[in-house]
Amino acid sequence: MARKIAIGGDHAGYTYKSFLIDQLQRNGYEVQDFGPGSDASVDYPDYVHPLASAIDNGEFDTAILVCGSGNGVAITANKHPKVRAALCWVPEIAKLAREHNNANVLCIPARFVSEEVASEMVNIFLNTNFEGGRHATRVNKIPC
Ligand SMILES: O=C(CO)[C@H](O)[C@H](O)[C@H](O)COP(=O)(O)O
Repeated sequence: MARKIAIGGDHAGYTYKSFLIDQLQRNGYEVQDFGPGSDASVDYPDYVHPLASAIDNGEFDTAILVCGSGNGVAITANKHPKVRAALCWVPEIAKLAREHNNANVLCIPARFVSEEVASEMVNIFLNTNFEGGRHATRVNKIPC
């Protein structure tokens, strides 16, 4: 069965979201696009909350969010209890977000990274396991 993944963002991330959907589907993922459907200006919370709620209710275990700086989607997504959204701008940070933080949402700053870096970060994020151990102790203390 194909691995499911959710993707969303805002107008500033629309172009990157589009090519990342193609990349994910070519790699055998079943992708649900939470929008937006164009690069017309929108408010990112309107698209992030439905995606993050789908993680909260167990519909998805992994997601990608793309906006201009990555901050808006990350701040919004992390309001949800089951979300651990990581803002990543270089591949090593995407790797550590999985290894050390067990991040389940990759937030990409489309206006600050190349398409190549975004593509590499997605591949690394989806193919890196959480290390557990001391990191699990810390991650388990995150919920307030
Ligand atoms: O929340 C953000 C800034 O940290 C996102 O990057 C948005 O994409 C950005 O604010 C959109 O800016 P715009 O001038 O309305 O295109």
